Amino acid sequence: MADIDYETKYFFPVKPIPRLSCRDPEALRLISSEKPVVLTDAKLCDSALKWNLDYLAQHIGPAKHVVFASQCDEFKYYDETKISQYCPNFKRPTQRLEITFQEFANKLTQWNPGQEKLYLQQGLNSSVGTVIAADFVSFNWPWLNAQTKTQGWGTLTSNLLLVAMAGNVTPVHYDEQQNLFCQLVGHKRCILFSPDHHDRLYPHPVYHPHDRQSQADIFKPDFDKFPGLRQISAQSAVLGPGDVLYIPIYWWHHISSLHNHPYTVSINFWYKGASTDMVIYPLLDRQKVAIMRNIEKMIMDALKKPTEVDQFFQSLILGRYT
Ligand SMILES: CCC[C@@H](CC(=O)O)C(=O)C(=O)O
Ligand SMILES: [Zn+2]
Repeated sequence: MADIDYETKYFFPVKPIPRLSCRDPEALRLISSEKPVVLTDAKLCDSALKWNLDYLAQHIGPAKHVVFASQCDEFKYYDETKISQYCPNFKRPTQRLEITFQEFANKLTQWNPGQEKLYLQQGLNSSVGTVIAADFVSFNWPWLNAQTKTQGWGTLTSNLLLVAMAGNVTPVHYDEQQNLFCQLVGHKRCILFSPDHHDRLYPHPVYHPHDRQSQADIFKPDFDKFPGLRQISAQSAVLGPGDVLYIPIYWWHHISSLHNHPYTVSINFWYKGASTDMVIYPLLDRQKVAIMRNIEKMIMDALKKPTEVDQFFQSLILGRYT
């Protein structure tokens, strides 16, 4: 299909993420060097290509599912556990609901413009019905297990089932896990930025509920507040059914559901990164981000006050490390 993505105007340079066969040595080289690639023929979740709204409502079972509601198209993640300690006045950008899949499907089919947008984001667990479980068992685990073993990744921590309404946006953020992202129904536009964008995408502080999320909006850039935005550059791809995008650990990503279908269905595979990282100099950009996170956590444990951090670091480096 025509890559819808290039009809979008960006203020920053964008290159296409390579689309390769999972048997192409170049694809494996990109994964080994922790660079994004779209695998077009992994057949990772072919048994789930039929997971449309009716099928899921019919077979996923009566358990409650996590659904976020938003007054706009954005669904910016926040860590509930970080609100009480340092940000008691934090305004949640979305409301977290727990409803059955059928209730969710009914809301989607009866949705009218002006009503709140919804995004189902549920970790697949043993509550799914036997039909869904059978589809899950039929995933291409032999290929997946061989791949993750070759790459030395850690355990599979979760599979998130994602059912988004057309237009839903997950704003720019990074995760601390390797991610094989499978598109099942509809199309998603994915914009990725390498981990060395830490000082150009301005993540919220680690103690903040929006830890790992960018403070900036790449579609409404505030260059005065975030001048580093002028130096960002991205790779992007539009994913369709059957595509598998490798989102490397610590890579920033912005993901949105396109309007060529009323909703999208995706499933991700989050893996812990390789356990023993050989410390080879120069450090990898993601290693520097991990070190920065640890320093932030230590400083906040010591100072307890976010307002003292800036002065602390100024005193530490100004005039001494130039
Ligand atoms: C809860 C976020 C899911 C996903 C983004 C999206 O598909 O909207 C993502 O960021 C990831 O898989 O890491
Ligand atoms: Zn993510």
